[in-house]
Amino acid sequence: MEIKGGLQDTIACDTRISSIIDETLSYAGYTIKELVDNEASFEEVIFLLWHLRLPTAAELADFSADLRSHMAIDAAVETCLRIQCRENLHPMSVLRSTVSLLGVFDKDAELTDNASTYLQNIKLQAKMPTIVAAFSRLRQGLDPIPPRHDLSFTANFLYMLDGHEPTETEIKILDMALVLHADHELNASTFAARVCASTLTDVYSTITTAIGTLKGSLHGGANERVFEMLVAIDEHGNAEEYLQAKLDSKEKIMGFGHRVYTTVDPRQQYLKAMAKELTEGTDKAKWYNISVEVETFIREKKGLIPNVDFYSATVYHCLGIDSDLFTMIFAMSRVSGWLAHTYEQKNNSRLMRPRSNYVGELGLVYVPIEARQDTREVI
Ligand SMILES: CC(=O)SCCNC(=O)CCNC(=O)[C@H](O)C(C)(C)COP(=O)(O)OP(=O)(O)OC[C@H]1O[C@@H](n2cnc3c(N)ncnc32)[C@H](O)[C@@H]1OP(=O)(O)O
Ligand SMILES: O=C([O-])CC(=O)C(=O)O
Repeated sequence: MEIKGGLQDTIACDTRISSIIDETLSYAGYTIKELVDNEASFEEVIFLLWHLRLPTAAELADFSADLRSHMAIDAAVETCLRIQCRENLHPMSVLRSTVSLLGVFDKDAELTDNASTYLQNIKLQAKMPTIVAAFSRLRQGLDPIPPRHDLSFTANFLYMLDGHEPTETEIKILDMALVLHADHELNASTFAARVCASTLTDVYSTITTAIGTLKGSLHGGANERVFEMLVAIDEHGNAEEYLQAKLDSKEKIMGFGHRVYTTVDPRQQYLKAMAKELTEGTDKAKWYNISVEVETFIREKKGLIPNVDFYSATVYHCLGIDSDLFTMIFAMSRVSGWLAHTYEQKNNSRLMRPRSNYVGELGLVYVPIEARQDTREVI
């Protein structure tokens, strides 16, 4: 039996949540072009992923109100965040542990009826931006800013970051970025969440698993590294030498390549346009210009395309977000998809349990411990 590395092209489940067909990404049947061009809000898209249909105006109003009413975090969660404000602990590790703690502080975390599941989902989705913003402030020695009931999910996040009411443009750009990151078929973190959900464990466990998976540099963690690369290149004109050295040493260029897309990542085009809009004529223009230089060189040299993590780095930077928080923003959006997949998996669940191809030795003879040779190398 031929096994493709990394489960490439393996179909592992049915889903109605999202699809990638001929490099077109759709959420529950709506292409992202349809959603973005019609300015579907992130809250509307969460509803779409969870209910597999668009909400009516009244449903959206109720759903938004539900989200806003659960955005605040307990003092105990804030205390835990304070403890985690230390060097050498990655923000994604903080998010992973804090989401796990939400399950500890939720007295109904183990309930699995539909009403309890909905409430757990709302709480998880709603509290993510508050956790990210509170952590960002606490580590600067500032007090967290509580969410406001009159601001949307996206506006609240930007407001909680620095206390300034965001502009319409900032809200629109971040909202669109969140829409574009909301779901993506069976990417690694969603797959991890579905494996976890297939054991019928609680939703806090599945989301904790997914966050740990998204953190990796080959997945969501690439966006942070993209910005590190832009900083290292520093000036337009420097990219070629920097990139060639990376390629010569067989290093991966972050934000390039994709397991499913070979000609275009449809989300990237929107993010590139946003990065251009935000930087043009400003002192941040160099980040966009360097990015274009990197894209051109890597396309020509390696035939690789930029993925969703590439231009999102410049977009988040322009919104005043620290680069080590970029993957948290991704998680703040993707949790909507993880929750949809967790629900879908649990409602049609067969334990996910594949087989492995054993490639080690067999038939070894047990040697009593006193007769075993010490094979450790003396250093
Ligand atoms: C939200 C997301 O998760 S999007 C992906 C974010 N991740 C990144 O941007 C990290 C950089 N990219 C990569 O590592 C890869 O392109 C992945 C992980 C996204 C997809 O990987 P795979 O489908 O497994 O492709 P794989 O890693 O096997 O690469 C195939 C070939 O292309 C090369 N390649 C792929 N991506 C890159 C890259 N970014 N830079 C340099 N070379 C690359 C590999 O070195 C390999 O070359 P080889 O056949 O000569 O050894
Ligand atoms: O689908 C993937 O493998 C990675 C990706 O682009 C995503 O999770 O958005």
